[in-house]
This record gives sequence, structure tokens and C-alpha cells, in this order.
Amino acid sequence: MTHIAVIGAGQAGSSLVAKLRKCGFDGEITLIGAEKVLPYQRPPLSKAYLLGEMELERLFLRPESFYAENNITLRLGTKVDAIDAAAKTLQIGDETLSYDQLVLTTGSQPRHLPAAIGGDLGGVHVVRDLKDVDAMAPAVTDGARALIVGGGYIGLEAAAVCAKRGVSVTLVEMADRILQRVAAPETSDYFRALHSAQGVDIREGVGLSHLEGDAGKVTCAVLADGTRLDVDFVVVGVGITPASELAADAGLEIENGIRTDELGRTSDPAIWAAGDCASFPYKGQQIRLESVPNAIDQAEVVAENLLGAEKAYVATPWFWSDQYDVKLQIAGLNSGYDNVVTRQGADGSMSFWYYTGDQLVAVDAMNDPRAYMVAKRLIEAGKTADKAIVADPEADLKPLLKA
Ligand SMILES: Cc1cc2nc3c(=O)[nH]c(=O)nc-3n(C[C@H](O)[C@H](O)[C@H](O)COP(=O)(O)OP(=O)(O)OC[C@H]3O[C@@H](n4cnc5c(N)ncnc54)[C@H](O)[C@@H]3O)c2cc1C
Ligand SMILES: NC(=O)c1ccc[n+]([C@@H]2O[C@H](COP(=O)([O-])OP(=O)(O)OC[C@H]3O[C@@H](n4cnc5c(N)ncnc54)[C@H](O)[C@@H]3O)[C@@H](O)[C@H]2O)c1
Repeated sequence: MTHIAVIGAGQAGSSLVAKLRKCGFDGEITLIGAEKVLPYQRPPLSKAYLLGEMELERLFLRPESFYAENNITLRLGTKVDAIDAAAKTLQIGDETLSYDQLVLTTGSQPRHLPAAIGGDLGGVHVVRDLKDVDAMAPAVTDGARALIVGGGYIGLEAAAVCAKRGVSVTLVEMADRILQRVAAPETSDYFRALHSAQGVDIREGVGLSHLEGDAGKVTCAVLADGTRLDVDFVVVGVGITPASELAADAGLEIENGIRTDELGRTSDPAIWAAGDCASFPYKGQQIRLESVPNAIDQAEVVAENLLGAEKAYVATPWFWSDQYDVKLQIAGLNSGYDNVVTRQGADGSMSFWYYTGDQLVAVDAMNDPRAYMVAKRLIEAGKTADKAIVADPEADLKPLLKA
């Protein structure tokens, strides 16, 4: 019987095994995960779960019974140490496990601050796994003082939760502006103003020099410009690196993560990859997307291809973020844009439409689901949107879909 082994029991791994069964695969499936908990969704970790407004059980992607009922062997708390691609085996401690086809859905690891600048002090938290958030949550209390390092999604979402809980927050972003990696200046401006209005002190263009502590616990942060801040805890959101060591050690090609072709196959024909760890061809580049929609869609395509579909993965990038009462929805990738049209919606909603010449490439919509939906459908269809209509707050956007 064919055995498909999947390393990494997160968003992509769980989606992939479910899709395999949905497509009728009746061979053996083993889903192996280093974490001890059932596969769960990460987005609430920096939002509702950190706020204490979401139960642990609601994080789980599927109940435990799902895996048993679908005859999926779920091995939690189990780290794969090595892959022998020639022998088609996995090393797990002393055990050797054979596979016919292997999928890597190993996700990514958060960057840590170096120990040399105090990154190993108590009270310094990264936000990736459930255990990270469980360790940090007790510190998020009224009157506490926090430094947040990094103005990406992690930093800003954590800032929103902390501010809501009465924590006094300073956020430092080394780059010229927050959200530089993922959004355009207009969106950075919007979120800077939003956070400032909630009392978050955002400092851009300044990094962290080092952290100081007392009895092993952080007490003070010294910024690159010499500013000293007394702190009770520190949140580190300075990006991730794809978890590609297992693949690299097994001799697989690495290029911005684990290199795959458009089907999701790595340089070894029996090994596939999906999710945060995998790079894939997109408009002439080898890109990686760090998002839930990508993890699910790519994993599902790989599942179909494992069963012989020969289907190319066509990414339709979209992202979201919740901060205070603002829902940001992003469709498309704005790389290469050269002009932006602003649309002021009703009740303070707003959207920024990115164009390369006259071609719509992406949209950032704040509390404007209609603008987001219309733009997403246009981008996915390779269509554009008349700029005069977009800029006119009174104009109905729906007819754009029929143009
Ligand atoms: C706090 C937070 C909030 C986020 N919010 C959003 C959001 O709002 N919207 C959005 O689209 N995206 C969001 N993301 C990103 C999104 O969660 C990731 O892109 C997604 O989880 C990627 O799925 P994955 O399966 O590739 O990786 P993961 O979900 O990280 O799963 C990988 C799993 O592989 C395991 N693993 C790794 N190596 C081994 C090994 N050797 N042996 C066994 N197991 C191994 C890991 O322990 C991990 O459990 C957020 C991420 C974080 C951390
Ligand atoms: N809503 C969402 O989609 C969402 C929410 C949370 C997390 N995530 C994902 O989680 C992962 C990690 O998020 P992230 O925000 O850490 O990554 P990120 O790469 O988006 O942002 C990191 C930020 O930290 C800054 N930075 C790096 N080193 C610094 C330093 N020494 N001092 C000050 N600033 C520094 C960078 O310039 C960058 O702006 C990403 O994959 C992200 O997409 C997504």
C-alpha cells in the first residue's frame, strides 16, 4: 500500500491530508508534527486568543476524531530529525520510517534577537507557536510597559492587543516605515495614525541596540538612537525564516525556501513541499507567500498532484489583518506598482488601489469588504478598474466586474 508521509502538522499539513482523503486516496497517511497539540490555526494567536477572547479548542483546525475517522496516523510531539531521500526513509530518534511519497509542510521559524543583545532574557517573547503566546499572555496586563520590536503584522497586531489591555506600548521599526515588507506607504500611514490614536508610540527608522535585565529578566531596552525605555516585557516580531534545514540536509534544492516547481514537487521527484517553507514559480520569480490562504491552496494542489493530477499551482494572493476595529484585507501583490488610487468609502472605510500603469495589481482595503471583493475578482481575472470610478466615493464598484 502506498504510504504518504507529511512532515509538519500545521495549516498546510492538515489541509493536505484532508484533501488526500477527499480525493479518494485510500493508502496509508502519516502526519508528523513536532508540537504536542492538534493542528491549529495561528492567526488568532496575535488577535482573539492573545486577548483572551477565544478558547483553545476553537484554534484546532479539525477535531481529533477527524484523523481517526479518516484513518490518518497523527504523530504529535514527534520531530523528524533527518530525511534519507535515496532510501526514502525518515529518521525519528532511533526509529526509521519508510515512505513512498513525502511532503514537507514544515512552516517557518521566527527570527529571535541574538542572546548577545539580551534576546535570551526572561520576558522577551516571539509569537509563533501556541506555547509562545501562552507564555506571554500573563504579562499583558493593565499598566504594564512593553516594547515591541518590528512593525510587521506580528508587531502591529500584538500592539493592538496590548493597547486594548491597557499596556503602555512603544513599537520600534528599523525600516523607514511600518509594514514596509507587505504594504505600500499609504497603508503604513493609515495604520500609524490608527495606532497613534490608541496611544501606541511608534518609532520608525530606529532599531534596538540591546536589552538589559535584572536577575535574568528584561527591565530596560536601549534603542539605536540611545533612548532608554523601562520595560516589563518585549515582543519580537522581526520576521521569519522558512524551515528548510531538513530539506537542505537531504540535498534538496533551496531557493528562498524549499524550491518547488509549479506542481509543488521539489528537486527530488518523491518529495513535495507546501506552505510557508516552499517557494514556487510566480510570474518569472521563485516566491514564497506567508499566509493561511496560500498554505491551504498550495497544500490542496499538492494533494491532487500526489494523485496524478499534474495541476499547476496558480497563486491568488490575499491576506488579512485585524487591528482594533479595523479589518485590513489585501488582494494581489503590489510589487512593481507605480501609482495608487485612494477610495474613501462610507463610515471611515478606505481602500488603496495599486496600479502598474493602468493595470490594477493589488488593493489594500480597510473595513471595505466590497472594494476588496471587487478588486480581488478583477485581479484574479487579469482585468483592471477605471481609476476615475475607483476614486469616486459615490460610484458603484460592481459594474466594474462586467466591464
Ligand atoms: C501569530 C500569527 C498570526 C498570523 N496571522 C495570519 C493572518 O491573519 N492571516 C494569514 O493569512 N496568515 C497569518 N499568519 C501566517 C500563517 O499562520 C502561516 O502562513 C501558516 O500557518 C503557514 O502554514 P504552514 O503549514 O506552512 O506552517 P505552520 O502552520 O507553521 O506549520 C508547520 C508545522 O511544522 C512543524 N514542524 C517543523 N519542522 C518539523 C519537523 N522536523 N518535524 C515535525 N514537525 C515539524 C512545526 O512545529 C509546525 O507545527 C500568522 C502567523 C502567526 C505566527
Ligand atoms: N495578518 C497576517 O497575515 C499575519 C499576522 C501575523 C503574522 N503573520 C505572519 O507571521 C510572520 C512573521 O510576521 P512578522 O511581522 O514578524 O514579519 P514581517 O517580516 O512582516 O515584519 C518584520 C518587521 O520587523 C522589522 N525588523 C526586523 N528587524 C528589526 C529590528 N532589529 N528592529 C526593529 N525592527 C526590525 C522589519 O523591518 C519588518 O518590518 C510573517 O510570515 C507574517 O506574514 C501574518
